[in-house]
Amino acid sequence: MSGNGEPELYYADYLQLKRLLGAQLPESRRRGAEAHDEMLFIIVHQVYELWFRQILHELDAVLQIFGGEHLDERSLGGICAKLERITVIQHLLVEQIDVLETMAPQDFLEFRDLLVPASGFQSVQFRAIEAKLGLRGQERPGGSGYRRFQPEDARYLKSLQQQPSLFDRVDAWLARIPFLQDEHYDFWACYRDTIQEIFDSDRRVIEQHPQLTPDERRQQLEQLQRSRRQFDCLFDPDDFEQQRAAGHVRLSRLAFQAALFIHLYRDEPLLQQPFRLLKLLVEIDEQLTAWRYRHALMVQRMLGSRIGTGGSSGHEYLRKSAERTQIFTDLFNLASYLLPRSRLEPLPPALARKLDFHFSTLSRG
Ligand code: HEM
Ligand SMILES: N[C@@H](CC(=O)c1ccccc1NC=O)C(=O)O
Repeated sequence: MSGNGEPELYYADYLQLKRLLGAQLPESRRRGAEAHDEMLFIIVHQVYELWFRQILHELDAVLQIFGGEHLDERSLGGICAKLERITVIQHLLVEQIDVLETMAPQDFLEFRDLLVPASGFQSVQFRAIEAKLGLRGQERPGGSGYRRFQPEDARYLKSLQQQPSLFDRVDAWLARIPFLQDEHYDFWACYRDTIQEIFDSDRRVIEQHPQLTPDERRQQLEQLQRSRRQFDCLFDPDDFEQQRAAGHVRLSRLAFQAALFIHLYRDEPLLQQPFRLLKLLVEIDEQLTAWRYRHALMVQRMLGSRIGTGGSSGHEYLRKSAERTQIFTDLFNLASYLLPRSRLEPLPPALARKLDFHFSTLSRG
């Protein structure tokens, strides 16, 4: 007994080890001829599901903070800490594929047929992570495919589609960010002027370059014109909405502008944390894609061109899915719109002061 009359906590009880370690039940054993590697197969999957659980725990906390009334710098720090934890777990998830690849394809065949029609397709937690991040289902080749789930799971996953995702929350937060415009400053107008100057000077370089043949010059000018049109779409609200409707951009225009502002002026103290947040979202998305490609390669190695137990074409389906399931594509693509620091218009002093940390300007007296 402990001092307060409660029974002493015991390691195995605290961690529910009886239940946890009693939960590896190879299908091949049940059918009378145990395949040695099925234990590894089960444990690797269970470990994945445990880490998925932790990722969802972090994502739910982040979504809850984002859903609150007010998002100050302090909560932004908490959000970043949780997202960073997710990225560290994701690195493990990618690495963990190595463990499963110690199973020879032939040894997998010992028990594979017993698994039909079950498949990773049916991982509810994996789909929940995707949905909470902002994947809407139709991106996956062949559609969202909820028909493979038991009715209760399908209902749960469909209900997630109705709730605001991290993508939606970040879009709304970015669109609300102040600083981009006041009576003395218009970020968008400044940015546009700088871009025009850069295009004009690039055009002069091409026109006057002594080593270009007329053909090369024409090709380069055409290329420049194409990039210019890409930028024009950013400046024209109707054009931007058209791009959005066609699915080429997902962020709202205001959010896109704010994300660009944060990237360009990320050295300003108050923008450092928002920059970190955007970087972490890209990292999470990149790690998810890295996992999908690694999983697809493992599948090719294990199955060659066989179809999956879940009924898909196997590794081909998975590669296509890896190409189509990026969520924060607009944040990746921001790189096309960045400027070198040397070309960046300095912020007006009043705005720079607003974006400064105050403790650095306060003396202890
Ligand atoms: C020998 C190892 C594995 C093989 C051969 C394999 C094979 C496959 C195949 C063929 C699919 C496509 C669906 C189907 O037709 O069955 C699939 C989907 C999936 N697998 Fe695996 N898998 C393996 C291990 C894992 C592991 C360890 C996980 C971790 C949880 C996992 C998670 C998933 C997920 C989440 C999907 C759905 C992906 C999507 O629809 O985008 N798989 N797997
Ligand atoms: N889909 C795999 C089988 C498989 O890997 C699997 C089967 C049941 C539960 C989880 C699985 N893992 C990932 O898809 C196959 O076609 O061989």
